[in-house]
Amino acid sequence: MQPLARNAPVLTAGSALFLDFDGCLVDIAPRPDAVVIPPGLPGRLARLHDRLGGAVALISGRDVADLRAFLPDFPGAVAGSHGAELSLDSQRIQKTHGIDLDVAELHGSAARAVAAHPAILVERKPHGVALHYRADPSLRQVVEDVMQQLADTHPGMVLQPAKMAVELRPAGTGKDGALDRLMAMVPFSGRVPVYAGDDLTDEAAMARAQALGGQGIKIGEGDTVAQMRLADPAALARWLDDALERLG
Ligand SMILES: O=P(O)(O)OC[C@H]1O[C@H](O[C@H]2O[C@H](CO)[C@@H](O)[C@H](O)[C@H]2O)[C@H](O)[C@@H](O)[C@@H]1O
Repeated sequence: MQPLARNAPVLTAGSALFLDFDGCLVDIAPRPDAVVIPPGLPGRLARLHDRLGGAVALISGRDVADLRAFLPDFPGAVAGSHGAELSLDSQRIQKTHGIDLDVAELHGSAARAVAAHPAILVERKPHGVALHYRADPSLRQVVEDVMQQLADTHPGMVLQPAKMAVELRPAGTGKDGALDRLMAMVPFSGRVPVYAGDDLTDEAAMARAQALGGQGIKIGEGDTVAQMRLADPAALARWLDDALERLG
């Protein structure tokens, strides 16, 4: 594919749009269950889905069920758990990796390892686990040490740093892989990918979108490979609304 012409609109009727969730569509909150869905978000996503022929997907570190619970009317595809699961509609969730994981054992081990630190939040995911230290940032080292031990004792699982959290996800998964998987499918294939995200976990997917002739959009501060930056989720919402006006 050809690279974008200078100053060409980034989002066109031929785009495929990939959106991260936390820190991108919603502001970061003290706890994962405390995020607030902006009132205009469900309608904005529905209009984008309509104007882009269905080529709008969420790609998140959260698990699919969690995302679909926050956005029950979202009509598009959802890649969750850092690409370890994929849901093309609200009925089914596919596993995309071959790691043999006893997830209940992993959750139990993680919870026991941090039981002495109630400020650490254990997020149980169907394909991994996250330990959050946002409630007490001084516990970062404890979380990093515990997660390293869990990575060492759970073959096939790899560390995934996140904002005030450390996660374990199946090796070989990732948001770039989720983007590739979706770009190979109708209605995404043949379109130009645009990926917006805020975190380190999004960088590989932004790089992939750009390598395919599309665009990465970094939300917020920090080093990035993205060729475009927007300040925060509110700025992304305005940018998407402007794009919708142009798309008609
Ligand atoms: O890929 P994303 O959609 O950006 O998800 C990344 C992780 O987001 C969540 O944790 C982060 O957001 C929380 C709510 O704002 C915040 O409290 C936490 O400190 C952040 O790390 C989510 O809980 C994780 O499962 C996602 O992987």
